[in-house]
Amino acid sequence: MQAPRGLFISFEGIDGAGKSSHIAALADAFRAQGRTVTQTREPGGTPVAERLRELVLHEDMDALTEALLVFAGRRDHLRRVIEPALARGEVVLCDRFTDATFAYQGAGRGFDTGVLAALEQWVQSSDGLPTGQLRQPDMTLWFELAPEVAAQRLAAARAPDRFEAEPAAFFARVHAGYAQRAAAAPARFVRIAADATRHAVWQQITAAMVRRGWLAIMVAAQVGPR
Ligand SMILES: Nc1ncnc2c1ncn2[C@@H]1O[C@H](COP(=O)(O)OP(=O)(O)OP(=O)(O)O)[C@@H](O)[C@H]1O
Ligand SMILES: Cc1cn([C@H]2C[C@H](O)[C@@H](COP(=O)(O)O)O2)c(=O)[nH]c1=O
Repeated sequence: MQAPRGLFISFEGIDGAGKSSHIAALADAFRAQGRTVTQTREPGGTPVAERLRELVLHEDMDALTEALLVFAGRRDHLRRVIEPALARGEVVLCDRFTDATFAYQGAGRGFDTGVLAALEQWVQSSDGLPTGQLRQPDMTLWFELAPEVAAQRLAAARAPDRFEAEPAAFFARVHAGYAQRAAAAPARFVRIAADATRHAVWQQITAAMVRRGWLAIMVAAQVGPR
C-alpha cells in the first residue's frame, strides 16, 4: 500500500493562547485514524535545538542573536526530525515555527524582517523540494487571543520566561505580527478564535482538519483535549 502524504501542521499564537492544550489531542485524533504522528516544538525538537532553546528563553541577548539561534535550531530540527518524518508520510505537529520568528523577533522586538526573510530562505530550502521552494507548514493554526486574556491565563499557570515577562505592549505587537503573516498567507493560515471554552476551540480545530479531508468526522468527535 502507498504511504500517505506527509502533513506539516504548525500551531501559533501569543504565549498563553492555548496551543499546548490542543496539540496532544490532535495527535491522538490522527493516531486514532492510523497515522503516525511526530509531535514537536520550536525552539527545540532536537538535542541541539533544545540546548539553544534554553539560551533563548533564559539568557539576555539582542534580537539578532535570538533570530540566529532560533534559525540555527530550526535548521537542525528540519534536517533531523521534520524532513525525515514528512518523507516517511507522517503527520508533523509543531508547536511554533517560522511565523513565531516574524511575530516575536520581527514585530515584537522590531528586528529587520528583510534579514529574517533571508534567513528563512537559507534555512528552509531542502534537497527534497523543487528549486526555490521553501519548506513551510501545510497548515498553520493561529490561536488568536487578546493579550490581556492570555496574560491572565499565564499568571495563573507558571513562572514567566524571558518572553512571557514582556509587557502587554510587546504582545500587542506580536499579535499584530501574526495578523500580518496570516494576511500574507490566507491559504495556509486558519484562525482559531481562542477566547472560548476548550471544547469550542477543539471543534474549530477539528472542523479545519475535516474541511481539508485530513480527519474523518467520526474520529474528530471521539477524541478531545484532556
Ligand atoms: N480555552 C481555554 N480556556 C481557559 N483556559 C485555557 C484554555 N486553553 C488553555 N487554557 C489555560 O491557559 C494556560 C495556557 O495554556 P497553554 O499552555 O495551552 O497555552 P500555550 O499557547 O501553549 O502557551 P505557551 O505558548 O506560552 O506555551 C494553561 O493554564 C491552560 O490550562
Ligand atoms: C519559535 C520561536 C519562539 N519564540 C518564543 C515564543 C515563546 O515565548 C517562546 C517559546 O515558548 P513556548 O512556551 O514553547 O511557546 O519562544 C521566539 O521568540 N521566536 C521563535 O522563532
